[in-house]
Amino acid sequence: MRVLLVAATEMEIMPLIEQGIYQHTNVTVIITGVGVINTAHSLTKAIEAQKTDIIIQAGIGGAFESAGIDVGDIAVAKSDRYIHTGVEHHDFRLSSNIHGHTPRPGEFYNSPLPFPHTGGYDNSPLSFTQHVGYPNDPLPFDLVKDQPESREGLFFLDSDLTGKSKYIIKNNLSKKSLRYKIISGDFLTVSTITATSRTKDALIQAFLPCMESMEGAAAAHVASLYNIPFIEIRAASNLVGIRNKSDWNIPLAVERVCLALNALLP
Ligand SMILES: O=C(O)c1cccc(C(=O)CC[C@H]2O[C@@H](n3cnc4c(=O)[nH]cnc43)[C@H](O)[C@@H]2O)c1
Repeated sequence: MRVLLVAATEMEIMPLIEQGIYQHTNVTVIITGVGVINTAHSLTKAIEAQKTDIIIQAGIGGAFESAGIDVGDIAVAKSDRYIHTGVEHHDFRLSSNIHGHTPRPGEFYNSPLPFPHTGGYDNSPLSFTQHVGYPNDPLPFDLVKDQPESREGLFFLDSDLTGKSKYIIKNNLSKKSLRYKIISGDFLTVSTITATSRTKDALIQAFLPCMESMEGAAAAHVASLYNIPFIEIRAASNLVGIRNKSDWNIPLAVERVCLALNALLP
């Protein structure tokens, strides 16, 4: 079986590189660079150049604490999604408490203005709702033919593969005395790293995610276009939210994701 192992940076799989992963005959390693375009470009080139039976994307990511995971924990993706795909809602709407509008998940409500609103709708003292963009309405066309979920930038990963991968990693790592958690869940792909509580909360409300990265949905998208089985595994280097670098632990996340890969690779 020919495995394409994909990581955004060498740093993220350095322990495997030092072990000689590049010499492994069944595994081709691609370092794509950070972000969706770099990932799509490198992955497409590699798939066009050689027979690929399975793609494994691995790396570090930001964990959503609300999913019950912490720095150093491992997550296997059930799905990955470009958060910005779709059709935007109107910027401002009248708030529900006045007009009975039921908020959609992800709609963000500003506090009422501290003064009566005059002009505009009906001259009453109003508060406004502001939508921060999640979730959008679906696009009116598929990004991947016959995959209606791709209209929302969403890619489902093979549940059998995800389940088996989690099981193998968990079994293998149980032999080591590590304090860590492994879960499977829904991943998000961003181009702007989330760095405020407001955006984090809106993402949680809209998508109930467990992990955020800058590449996952792009790899899932390309794998889906080529109909190649795809697994995504990340270990958390940080919690999503206010960016405090002293709380990050990239070395721990790299060590953990490489332990997971060692368990999985043939
Ligand atoms: O700010 C720095 O100095 C710095 C140093 C090393 C790495 C970074 C990153 O931001 C890593 C981006 C890289 O890792 C993934 N990643 C990790 N955490 C997150 C996150 O909270 N949100 C999105 N992506 C994250 C991502 O896939 C990139 O490949 C910064």
